[in-house]
Amino acid sequence: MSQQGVAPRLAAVQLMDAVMKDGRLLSELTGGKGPLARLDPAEAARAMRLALQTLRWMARADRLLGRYLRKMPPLWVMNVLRLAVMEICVEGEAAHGVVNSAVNITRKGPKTESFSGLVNATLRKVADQGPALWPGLAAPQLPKWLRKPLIADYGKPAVVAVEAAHTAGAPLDLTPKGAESEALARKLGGEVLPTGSVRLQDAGQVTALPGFETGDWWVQDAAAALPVKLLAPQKGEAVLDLCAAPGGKTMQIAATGADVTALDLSKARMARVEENLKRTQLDARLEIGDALTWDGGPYDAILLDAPCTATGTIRRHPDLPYAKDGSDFPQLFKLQERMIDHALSLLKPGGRMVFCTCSLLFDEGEIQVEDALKHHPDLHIERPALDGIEPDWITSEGGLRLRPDFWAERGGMDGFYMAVLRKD
Ligand SMILES: C[S@@+](CC[C@H](N)C(=O)[O-])C[C@H]1O[C@@H](n2cnc3c(N)ncnc32)[C@H](O)[C@@H]1O
Repeated sequence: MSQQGVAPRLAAVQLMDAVMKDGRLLSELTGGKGPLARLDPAEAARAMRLALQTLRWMARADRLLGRYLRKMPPLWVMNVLRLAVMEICVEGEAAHGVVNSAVNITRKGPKTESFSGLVNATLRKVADQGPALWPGLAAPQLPKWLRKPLIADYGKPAVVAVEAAHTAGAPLDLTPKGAESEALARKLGGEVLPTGSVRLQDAGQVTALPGFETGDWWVQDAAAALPVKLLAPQKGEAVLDLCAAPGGKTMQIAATGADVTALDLSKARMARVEENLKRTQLDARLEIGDALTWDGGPYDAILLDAPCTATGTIRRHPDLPYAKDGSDFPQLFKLQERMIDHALSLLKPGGRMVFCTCSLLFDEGEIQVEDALKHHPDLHIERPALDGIEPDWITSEGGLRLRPDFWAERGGMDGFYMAVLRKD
């Protein structure tokens, strides 16, 4: 086995270790001194892809390994085995190279050299029996701490469908700067979705796609493109985009000709909004500040894309259920409630606000909006009316609930909740 094959696999195991041991998200481990730092760009991309795929299939890999392991080895060894199972059973890699590489990486782990015999013996069994057993093993499931509240919200069959969507991964969705979805789809060999986003199934490197440099489009999941469509900003209106970074929705608002103020707490993330606006040649007033104390306005329309658990994005970020344990979620729910209350005070009478989160939890969607309606008698909800949405995506209180298993045959969508709130 050449060192070339080992380096990305070693980095993939290091990435998984950082997620599971240190609670780091893969998105935080892409540059600087992380496991990818010493790899060339192609190797780094391979390491990240291997880590993502292994995390997607981890629950099923553990089922298979459970047949051969009498007790759980250290995390490093377990991650070496999981990666090898994924490569053999999902990607159909030749077992010989995978097993040699796994033994090699076991020797490089923290005090795990003595496990190299176990890894070798286990993976020989996986190579012999794994591919035949694999399809019959139980499907990957979310960890219990997240599965339980989701089952309470949606019921078990829906959660099983969501889990299947998580394993399938996600295609690439683009939002065109103008209204030219059809032309963009033709140019890039994509499909126009019913809600107007352009979907590419095998996109390759995003920055190499035609129109990236010239800012003709930006990457934005089909579900994430809907809150601004619901807000429907008009040319010249004063619009506040609270929690704006990295700016996908700011660009959508700016493209309508509205007078946008984009606010975010994070200076570093705001730099990305600035870059994005520059690339797409769009304008917005950028403010670094706290959505809880901002006192500008009043505004005709406000978008509140609140910080949330991001549990709607697990098909793109399968590390999330393993990096988190839900203990910090209640404080996010509280923050969202306070943000809604403050944002409403910045709205003109008759103005509208779209509240949205990329979360699957009712606590960050339906329940927040029901509570806001209770606490603010001068507020009412407007039922969403948008091209391409299905009637049963509309919830009883009048919001829009999107799930990763919707449009499954087209490649799904991120989980999202959004609602239009109008001040009387
Ligand atoms: C869901 S993301 C926003 C995504 C963005 N709207 C987009 O479409 O690209 C949430 C954002 O909230 C910001 N944030 C968190 N707490 C905040 C606060 N107290 N005030 C303003 N922004 C905050 C985070 O920095 C993060 O960029």
